[in-house]
Amino acid sequence: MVRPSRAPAATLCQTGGVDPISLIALAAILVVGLVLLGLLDRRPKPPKGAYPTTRDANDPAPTGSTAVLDRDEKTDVAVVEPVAPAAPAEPEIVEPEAPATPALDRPEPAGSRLARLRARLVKSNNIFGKGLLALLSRDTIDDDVWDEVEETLLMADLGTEPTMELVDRLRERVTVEGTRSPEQVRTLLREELAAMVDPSMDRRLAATRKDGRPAVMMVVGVNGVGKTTTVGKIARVLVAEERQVVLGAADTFRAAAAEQLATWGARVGVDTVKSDQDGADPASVAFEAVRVGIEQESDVVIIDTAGRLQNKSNLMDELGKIKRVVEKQAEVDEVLLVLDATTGQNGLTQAKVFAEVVDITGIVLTKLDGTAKGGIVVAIQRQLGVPVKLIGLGEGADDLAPFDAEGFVDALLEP
Ligand SMILES: Nc1nc2c(ncn2[C@@H]2O[C@H](COP(=O)(O)OP(=O)(O)OP(=O)(O)O)[C@@H](O)[C@H]2O)c(=O)[nH]1
Repeated sequence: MVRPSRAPAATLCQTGGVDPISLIALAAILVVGLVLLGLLDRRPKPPKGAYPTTRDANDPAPTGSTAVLDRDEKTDVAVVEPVAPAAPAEPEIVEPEAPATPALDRPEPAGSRLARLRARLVKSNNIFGKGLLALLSRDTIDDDVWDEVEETLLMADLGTEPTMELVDRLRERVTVEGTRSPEQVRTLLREELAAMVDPSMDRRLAATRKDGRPAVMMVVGVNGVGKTTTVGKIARVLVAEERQVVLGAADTFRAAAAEQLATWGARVGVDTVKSDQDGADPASVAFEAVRVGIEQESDVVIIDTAGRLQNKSNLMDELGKIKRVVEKQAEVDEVLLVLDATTGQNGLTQAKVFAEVVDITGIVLTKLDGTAKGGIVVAIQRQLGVPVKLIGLGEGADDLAPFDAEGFVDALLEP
């Protein structure tokens, strides 16, 4: 009898189906794989619209500024990201727009200033010049006329000694030269006055780098003569000459002075070193200003100082101290004494005391637009033996002119 052949189960499995053990193993691998995939999928996703991991200069700028990437993920990115970053055209962060930088002033070159300001000099001093011309144009010049000439010169603050000298010179020439036309009188006066003002004096400002460091300029004087204003105006003169300037606000006594100076500087792109502390040590502000000037390789550092009465010895000593402290780093090349021309002979007393404390190298005569006392130029130069280098002829930013002896005398004698 033939029994139907029945393949054992194992044989069936091997030949026609899958081994159950393999099936279980396969299922287990699948499960483990799926679990792993699921775990991997839980890694934090990059924020939408974030940069690719690498980017070079040729890549289009991504949406948003680098500030996005710089931020910690914990920061409120939502605030800075667009709601729907579809196309990366718009910046994601709009930085608060910096206020537009105000255009810098273009100060007037120094050379053209006296010509422009001449009218003010003529206007304020015409009594002086015209008075002299009228007197010397008289047919007869007797002793009375000479007395009047003398008086006119004294009124103009020329000073006693220079007045006597000038009258003697004029008398001599009038006697020798005889009859005079108005033109001759003018020429005579021009020559003699110019000689008194001394065109040979060196009136250049020390504003050039020397021995690899900036020139250092200090500005001194009594209260209210126009020091801070003058420092600001000098900065403009130098900027017009394309020099690099640093200002030092060593007037720490008057609260608003440092701000006032910084405003002058900012208008022409010049840095001002100042202290935030009222009453700070002026010597250390000055020292710091010079340090900054050296570091910035600037051409000149100009230091404004507080107004001080010449009879306050402690304040005058302070001035000496500022200079000494500054000189630990760099020599002070220029000490400008600012004098208010309207105070006339009073300025002479001030000048004397200041000169004893610091070596004055030049005079700035301010407010010459408001006085007929132009003769003070001669008096002050004689007194100190230092030249008037600049004259102030108004409150405008460029109303400060280099002093020029001949131009000055011409303006006094303008018809
Ligand atoms: N008319 C005229 N006014 C001037 C001139 N120079 C300066 N001033 C004015 O004088 C006043 C005093 O000027 P400041 O620069 O503040 O004087 P300061 O010497 O620094 O004053 P203190 O710091 O208090 O000692 C201001 O109103 C200036 O505008 C000038 O040449 N002509």
